[in-house]
Amino acid sequence: MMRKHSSHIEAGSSSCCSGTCYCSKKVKVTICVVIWTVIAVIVALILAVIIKAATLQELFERMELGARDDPVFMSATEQEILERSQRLVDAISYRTISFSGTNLSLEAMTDFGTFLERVFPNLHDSDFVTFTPINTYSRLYRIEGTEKTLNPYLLCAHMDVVPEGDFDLWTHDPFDAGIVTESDGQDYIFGRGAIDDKHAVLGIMEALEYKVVNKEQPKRTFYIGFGHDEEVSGYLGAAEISITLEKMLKDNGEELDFLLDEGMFVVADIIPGINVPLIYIGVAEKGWAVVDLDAEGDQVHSSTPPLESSIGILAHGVANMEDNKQPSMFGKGPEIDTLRYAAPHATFLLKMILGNLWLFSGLVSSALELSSQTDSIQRTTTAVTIFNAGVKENVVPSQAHAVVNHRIHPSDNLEDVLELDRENADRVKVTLRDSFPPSEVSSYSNDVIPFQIVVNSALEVFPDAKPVPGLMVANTDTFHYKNLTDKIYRFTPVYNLPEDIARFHGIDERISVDIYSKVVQFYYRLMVNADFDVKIAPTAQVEVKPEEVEEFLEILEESDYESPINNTDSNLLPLTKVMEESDENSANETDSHLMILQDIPEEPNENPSNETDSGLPPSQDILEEDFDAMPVNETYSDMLPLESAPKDLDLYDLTPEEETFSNRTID
Ligand SMILES: CCCCCCCC/C=C\CCCCCCCC(=O)N[C@@H](CCCCN)C(=O)O
Repeated sequence: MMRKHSSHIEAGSSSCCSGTCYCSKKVKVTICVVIWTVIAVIVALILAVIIKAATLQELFERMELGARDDPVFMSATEQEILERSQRLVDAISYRTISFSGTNLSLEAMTDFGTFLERVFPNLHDSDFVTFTPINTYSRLYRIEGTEKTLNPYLLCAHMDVVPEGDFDLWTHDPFDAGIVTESDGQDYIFGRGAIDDKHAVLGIMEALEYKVVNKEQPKRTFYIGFGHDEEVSGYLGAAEISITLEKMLKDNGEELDFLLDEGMFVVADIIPGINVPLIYIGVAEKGWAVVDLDAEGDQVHSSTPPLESSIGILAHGVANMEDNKQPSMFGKGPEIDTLRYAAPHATFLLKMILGNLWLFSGLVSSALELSSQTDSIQRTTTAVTIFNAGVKENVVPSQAHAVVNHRIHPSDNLEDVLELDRENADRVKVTLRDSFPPSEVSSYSNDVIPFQIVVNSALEVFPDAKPVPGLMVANTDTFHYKNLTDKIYRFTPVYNLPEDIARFHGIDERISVDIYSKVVQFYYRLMVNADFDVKIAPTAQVEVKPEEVEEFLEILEESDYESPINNTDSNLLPLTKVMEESDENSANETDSHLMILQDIPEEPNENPSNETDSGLPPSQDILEEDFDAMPVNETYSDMLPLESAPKDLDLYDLTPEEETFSNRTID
């Protein structure tokens, strides 16, 4: 009876209860309503998905940082491009290999330093460039800007390289290949370090040398840090540079605005359906863990092998680790924005998927898993890098040892990673040897000027590519600089297809002459774009003559005011420092103004200054805006930041003399 009844319902429901049916009218209506509701929901979903895909907006909005449509580049005749390429070839010939933390190629590193000084003589001789050797081999440069109120930034790269690996697999000598024309007709600079990371070292030096030769002293002070042991964690290089730099910044009353290091790159054809190259900026970096795996068994004659040898136990554990990967964190880190930023440039089908991640995130996560490269952005990775056991072919060894290297996703944590390791390798001793956590995510919203500076510079050399923020899946020296700024970006404009990514630490590392030329221009444009600053409304600034500065300083000295120069918490350029510098510069004064603080509104109407990353709109916008809306503690402004000035300087509680002084308008 039941079977008969249900078959009638099925028959009826196929035409929505039309025709003969044993169920009551009420049931029929209910079934109809349910079916039509389901259909309506599905149609609405499909429509929503299509509409979302059709109306996807670019998430990156480019801010004008000056001559956007007509950027001025370094001159680059064929001869100049060739000479620059040849200098990179020469740089690669120095075997500055880091084998381990205790086995660095220090003699080669010394020679490499001498080489840099020889081929870039002007910058090393410049009045506005100061070079400080760090721990003998690493290098820190300070490039003095003409304007003191802009906070400096740091460009990083590293001079060491990993060993070439299997020499015989290289098509050309990894340290002596020169420029090679490949079958695609392009000229390539071959060798270890070509994209990791001597292209960046040389690119930065070329751009700076050019600026020095052409007397283009930057407005904004910046630093350059070249580490000599990045490939083995940077504890002798970047860590020491960071300590010295922190002191220099403090002595100069500066705060580091942002830093740019090696990292991600321009990548094409990595996601089927996205047919534009992506300028992939690393806004966060994975953590790192090294885990020792040890298995034990009986040491016996190989003619009577044990049921399970130490090698077998370890092999099972390792195989389990590879089979049961660490879980996907898709949607919990910057990878989601990589895809959201890329989505408007996808085919329509992919737009429907990427534009509706609320519905398709499981599908996307599974698709990312299909390639180890894309998979690396969504989970903690597990790489078995060392496996050792046995000494003789007829002795079953008692010990087997392996090493696993994890790169930890920002939303994962070490305890969970190790717990899964122990589950996977349950009969193996799992010991954590070394680790550091994932980085914070640096801000990349459209109003963050440092992010705009990096992206604009990249767009100027790769105008057809589209910027996306994302996760740096490997590690850099930036770990050592994390206390100096929260705006850390990891990128060099090397153009990579998926097959090229394997050249990092792999075989046949190379960079084309054409792309290397773009690398050089990128750093040059970055130095120009970083000089972008917001001009403040003329009514907000008053010039002060040196003698009046003296007078003001005397008044301050007589009062119980304490200099903020030694106040490490203040991100102000100390007022006294500005004054001293103004004094020094007054002879050839062009732009140096002192600001009278009470001319700046005490209570701005809308003060976005609590958002630490809020950047100012471009200068022309500021000039047009009601000045009341100016943020007060904005470091891009020419004005003296006010963040703690009223509190520290008591300027809102002036003595009569101070009042007289500060009310004067001096022309
Ligand atoms: C949707 C876009 C997906 C993009 C996927 C990109 C996959 C990228 C794959 C490889 C990236 C190679 C990055 C090369 C970085 C070179 C720096 C480096 O090797 N650093 C060392 C530092 C070692 C420090 C030890 N603590 C490293 O990470 O091993």
